[in-house]
Amino acid sequence: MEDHDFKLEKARLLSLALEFGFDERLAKKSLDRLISLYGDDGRDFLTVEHCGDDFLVALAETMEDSEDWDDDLQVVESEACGALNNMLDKNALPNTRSNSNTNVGNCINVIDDSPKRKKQTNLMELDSSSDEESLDVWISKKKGNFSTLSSRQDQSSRVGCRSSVTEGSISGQKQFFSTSMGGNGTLSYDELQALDDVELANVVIFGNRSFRALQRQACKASLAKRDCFILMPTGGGKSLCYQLPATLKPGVTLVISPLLSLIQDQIVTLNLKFGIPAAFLNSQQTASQAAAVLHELRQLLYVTPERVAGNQSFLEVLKCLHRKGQLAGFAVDEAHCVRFALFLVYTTEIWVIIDDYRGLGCLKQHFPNVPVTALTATATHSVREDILKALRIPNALVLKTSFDRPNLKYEVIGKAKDSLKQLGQLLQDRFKNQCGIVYCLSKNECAEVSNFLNVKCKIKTVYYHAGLASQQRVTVQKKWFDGEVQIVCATIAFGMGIDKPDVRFVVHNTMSKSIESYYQESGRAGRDNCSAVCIALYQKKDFSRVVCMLRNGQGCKSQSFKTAMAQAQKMRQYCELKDECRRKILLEHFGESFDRKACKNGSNPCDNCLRTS
Ligand SMILES: Nc1ncnc2c1ncn2[C@@H]1O[C@H](COP(=O)(O)OP(=O)(O)OP(=O)(O)O)[C@@H](O)[C@H]1O
Ligand SMILES: [Mg+2]
Repeated sequence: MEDHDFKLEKARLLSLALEFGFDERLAKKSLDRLISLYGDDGRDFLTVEHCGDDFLVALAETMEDSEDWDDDLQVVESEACGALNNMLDKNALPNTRSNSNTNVGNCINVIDDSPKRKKQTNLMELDSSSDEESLDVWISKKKGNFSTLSSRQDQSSRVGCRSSVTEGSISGQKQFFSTSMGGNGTLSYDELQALDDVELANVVIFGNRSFRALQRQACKASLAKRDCFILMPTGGGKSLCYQLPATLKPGVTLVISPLLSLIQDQIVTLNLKFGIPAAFLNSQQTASQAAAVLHELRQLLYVTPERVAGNQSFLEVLKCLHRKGQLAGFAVDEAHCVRFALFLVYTTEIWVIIDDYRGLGCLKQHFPNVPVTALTATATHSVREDILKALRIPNALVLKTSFDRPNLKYEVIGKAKDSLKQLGQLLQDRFKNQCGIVYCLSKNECAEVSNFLNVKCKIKTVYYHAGLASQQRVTVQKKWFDGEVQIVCATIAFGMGIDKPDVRFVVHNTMSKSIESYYQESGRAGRDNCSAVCIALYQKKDFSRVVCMLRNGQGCKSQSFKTAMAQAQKMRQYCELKDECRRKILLEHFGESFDRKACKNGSNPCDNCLRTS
């Protein structure tokens, strides 16, 4: 290599380092060290393929590991397991109503609609004072086939929620609908009568006034026993697509979900909010706990994938259910896990889960006639192909909505010198008394940002990361959910399965590590479909922090580090967009073509569209 080229190449590498936000002095030092490693004149280093990557990795290594990335899902997972087991002990006590010949290892009796139970659940008995029709009777007259609704209401009264349902009078019904629709209005008797089974269940059981895009089609397809592949954005309402049919079909729907923390959230919502009997099984449960779960008929049974893939005894249980006509369907939630991890899942444990997801093809193999519903918020074409293949549902009906969240306004703000003060000002000026999340990259950053906002800006916040004691984490979540504190400064450990509808803003104090992560994290805003703002605060320097943390998480030589770097670079490009529409870039990342006019002319244009319109 000529002197001239050598100098040029060195300059290129240095500018690469600067572009990635590394300190210039450190970069020079690190480059000199690397060059000196390669023989007398060091020129060999510069001719090595991908020497730029190696240089960045080496540079990242020279920086101090002062930051502690909140990657520890295992803590959160084991606690979710404990909480679920607790619920199980309280709620799934041996079922005295079922036959006593239940035997998990052999065959189980899951039929739980004995006349005795029905009699117990008749809501008429609860309201002898009313001479008007009870909701139950009214519905059964209308449809003659709504026993599942009765059992839901039985469950409802059993867990002590929605007592208004038990009033059993027309006025009681109205009160119930009004409550369940969250104040969105009531439906008249005539309107209710015009609904079909699926619509009625949506209103009565789930308290929704109407369906969102494609939910109705998904429910109908599932009831018609079709395999389905459902692609909807985060917060789009995927759960309903398998939960609603599960309440209308005889038997149990098996739901495979990758993480206990997600399962926990679902079980709590189903049992306590909707009164739908749901339980879970995972590999950490003892045989007697599992037996207790299987003993009690549930409409929805959640399992982690390792429970299914390659687990012969569980397959036998499923076969037994199937023989009895009690296996209603399979739902594979977060189906993209077939392909890769979305939730920063680099720990060995989670990779195992992903392997297990790949093994879920056994379901279709053993039960070709039982419908499979796969659901994901990751929409690229190749992920879709992988999922259909791995689950062996090549002819599944694909239902895909746009991944656009028109109610979200995307913005990037360059960080000022005093970025914490800038953040405080932003929150005070634009989000006073509003509920939101400030995402931070590390545990330290969380605490630091929260303390600064509390002390210096007099903005009440709490912080949350996986390093907190479990009780503390529960307290923080509760305070935030109850509105006692409106802002939580959190790492990505906060948010999994979070379904708070009125989050008005998500601010990233440091850039996300990929577009996928950003879409997920920012997508926690505006789940009520009302306007919300997603702001990324950005400075070049933050990119080098992300690189360092990726290197810590994955080992710098691995292929996955290089992939992660490429993903982080895409995120950086998003942050550095000058004029292009941010919404368009996000959607195109998921393989969706998007006309930026829709952003410009929409009610929540991104910052670039707002500026250039
Ligand atoms: N038809 C509807 N009408 C009103 N609210 C709905 C409707 N369908 C779903 N929701 C609500 O939307 C929120 C998000 O739903 P859900 O959790 O199913 O989203 P998701 O698509 O599974 O999102 P994620 O990808 O984050 O898991 C929930 O609060 C749910 O109750
Ligand atoms: Mg979901």
